[in-house]
Amino acid sequence: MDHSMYVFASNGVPQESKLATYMNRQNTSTPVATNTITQSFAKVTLGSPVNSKKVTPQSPEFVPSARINTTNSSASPNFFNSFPGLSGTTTGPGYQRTVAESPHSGTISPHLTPQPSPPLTANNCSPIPHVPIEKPAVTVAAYQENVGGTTYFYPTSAENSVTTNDTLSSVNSSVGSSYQVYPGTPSHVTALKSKTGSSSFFIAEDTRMDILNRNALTLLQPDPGQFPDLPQDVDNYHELCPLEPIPTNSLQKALIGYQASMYKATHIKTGTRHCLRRIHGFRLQNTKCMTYVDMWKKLIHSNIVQLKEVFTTKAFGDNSMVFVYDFHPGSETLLTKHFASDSMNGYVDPFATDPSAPRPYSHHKNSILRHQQNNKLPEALIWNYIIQLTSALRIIHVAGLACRSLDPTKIIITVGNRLRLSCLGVMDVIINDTSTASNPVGLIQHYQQEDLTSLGKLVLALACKSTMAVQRENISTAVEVVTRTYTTDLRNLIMYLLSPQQRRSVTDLMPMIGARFYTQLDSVQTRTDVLENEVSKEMENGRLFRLLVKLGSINERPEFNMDGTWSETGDRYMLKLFRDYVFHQVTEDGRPWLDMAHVVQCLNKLDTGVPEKVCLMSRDEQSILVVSYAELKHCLEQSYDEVLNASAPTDNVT
Ligand SMILES: Nc1ncnc2c1ncn2[C@@H]1O[C@H](COP(=O)(O)OP(=O)(O)OP(=O)(O)O)[C@@H](O)[C@H]1O
Repeated sequence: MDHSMYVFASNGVPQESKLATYMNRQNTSTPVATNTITQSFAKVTLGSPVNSKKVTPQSPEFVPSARINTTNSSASPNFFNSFPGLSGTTTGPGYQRTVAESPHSGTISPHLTPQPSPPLTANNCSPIPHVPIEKPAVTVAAYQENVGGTTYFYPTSAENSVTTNDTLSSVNSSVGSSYQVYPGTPSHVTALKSKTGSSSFFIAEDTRMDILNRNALTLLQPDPGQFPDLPQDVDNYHELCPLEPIPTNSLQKALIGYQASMYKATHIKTGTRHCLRRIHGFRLQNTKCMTYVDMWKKLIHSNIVQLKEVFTTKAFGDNSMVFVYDFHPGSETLLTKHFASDSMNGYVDPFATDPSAPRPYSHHKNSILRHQQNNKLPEALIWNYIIQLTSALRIIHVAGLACRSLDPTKIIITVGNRLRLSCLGVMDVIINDTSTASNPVGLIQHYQQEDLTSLGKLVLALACKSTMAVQRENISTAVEVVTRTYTTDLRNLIMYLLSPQQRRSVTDLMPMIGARFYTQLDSVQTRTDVLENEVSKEMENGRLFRLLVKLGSINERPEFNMDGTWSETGDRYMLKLFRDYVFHQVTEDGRPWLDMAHVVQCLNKLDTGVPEKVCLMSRDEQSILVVSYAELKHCLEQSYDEVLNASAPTDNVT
C-alpha cells in the first residue's frame, strides 16, 4: 500500500479518509487520559483465529498474515479478550485506530473477515452474546496517540475506567438482565412442538397462516359494483361488507322470525371492525327492553360474542334495528361446520330419508346407525363443545339472562374449535315480552329452562350428525344411536337435558362432565404454552425490528437539518460502518457472506450495549474503528433521538 498517496493530518489520520471527517466532527474536546496501550501493542502478534473457514478481505492491502483471535462464542473480536495485557479495566472499553502503517504484518477488520457463525444450541436459541461484565460506556470523545506511525484513538470519559468493584457489581446486576436473547424453545414445549413440526425463530407456520387469513378477512372490502345498495355509513359505522347473501325475498326469515343480514363494518372513530346484525323492517315499540341490552353489554366471556350497542337506522332504506357485536374473522356457524348439506361436502343426512320410502323402520334405523358410525364426531370434541357451551350458559344464567338462541346457526366456531354464542340480546328486543311481562324473572327462568332443552337437542344433533335427529319422531331412534355409539355419560347428559319434568340447572351438568374438565383445562393450558413460546420469539423479533428501524432511519439519510453529510459523519459514521459489518461482509472470493446468527448476535449486542469491542473498517479501507457495542448503542440512541426530535412538527412562529 502506498501511503504517500495520503495526506496525513497532525493526528495521523489521512485527511481524505472517512475517519478524518468523523474525528473532525467528533473530537471537539481536548482529551486528557491515561491508557496502558503502549508501543508494545503495535508489536503484539495476533493469534490465529478459531475459525477454520478461510476468508480474506476484499482488498489485498489489508490481508493479515495473522488474525485477531476470536472467542468461540463471539462473532466479533474482543481485543481485550485477545490481549490480556489490555484489559478493559485499565484501557476503557473502546478506542479507534487509524492504520497509517501496518505495525505488524497485518491486522484484520471483521468488516472484511466473516467470523464463524455464533453457536446455536440444539434447542434453537439465538446466538448468545458475550455476557457483559463491565459498565457500558456512554461516550465516544476520543484521545489519540501515535505509536510507530499508527494512531490510536481512545475514549476519554471517566466512566470508562471500571474498577474491580464496579465490575463485580455489574456482574451481579447483569445476572438475568444485562442482555436480551431468545433462549430457545422451552423443553416442555419442545415435546409438543415435535408433534407439530420443526421449530424456528419465527412464528409457527400454521399459526402464521391462521393469523394471515384472519387479517385478510378483517380487511376484506366488497366490490361496490356487486353491492350497489350498501349504504356508505350506518350510524357510527362505515365500510360495510356483507357476511352472507342479503335476503331479497320477504318470506326468507331468519331464526328470529324477521329478515336479517350480517355485515362486517368499521367504527368511524376507533377504526375497529365490528359485526352488525341487521333486523330488516323492525320498529321498536318501547324502550324497556334496553335494560336487557345494557345487561348483555356488560357480559364478557370467552364463549360469548359480546354485544356492543343497539340502534335503529333508516340508512338501509327501511326501519332497521342493528345489533353491534365483536367481529370474529373466519367464523363459521356450527350448522355449516357439522351439518352441511351434501351439496357442500357430500354428507347425506341419514334422518332425512324419505319417510314414504318402502323400507321397514328397523332397516331405516340400522342404516342411520351405520351412517352415523361412519361420520360420527369424536366424543372428546362433543364434550369440548359441551364444556364451552355450558360455560357460556352458566355465566348468562347467573347474570339473570337467557340465551334464547342456542341454535347451530347462532353458534360460531373459529380456529381451535372455539365456540361463541353469536346472537345474544336479539330475542329480548325482538320478542319484547321479558320487559313487558308481569313476572319477568319467572319468564327468564322459563327461557333458561328452554336454553337447557336447546342444549340437549344440540348435543343430540351433534352426536347423530343430523339436525333432523331432534325432530319429535326421530328422537327415540337418535337416543338409541347415541347409546350404541357413545358413552353412557353422554347419553345421560342428553336425557337429563331433554327431560321436561324436572327443573334443570347448568351446574347440575358439572358432575356429568366430571374429569373431562381437567382434560379441557390441560389442552387449553398446553395451547397457551405453545402460543406463549411463539410470542416470546416474536417479542425478540419485534425488539430487533425496532432496532433495525432506528438504524434504517439513520443510515444513508441523504440530508438532515440542511446537512448533506449528516449520516456520513460523527456518530452516524460509526453506525454506517457497523451496518456494513453486520450485513455486508463478503467471503474470500467476494461472495456475500450471509449468516443470520451473526446478524442476530450483533444486533442483540447492540441493543444491550455490551462493552465488547467490534472492529469496523471504512469502505475506503483507510481506517479501522474499534468501538464497543455500548458506544454504538449510545450513538444509535443519540442519532435516532435527533431524527425523532426533528420529525416533530414545529409551531409556526409569527
Ligand atoms: N360475530 C361474528 N363475527 C364474524 N362473523 C360472524 C359473527 N356472527 C356471525 N358471523 C357469520 O355471519 C354469517 C351469518 O350469520 P347468521 O347468524 O346470520 O347465520 P345464518 O346461518 O345466516 O342464520 P339465519 O339463517 O338465522 O340468518 C355466518 O357465516 C357467521 O359465521
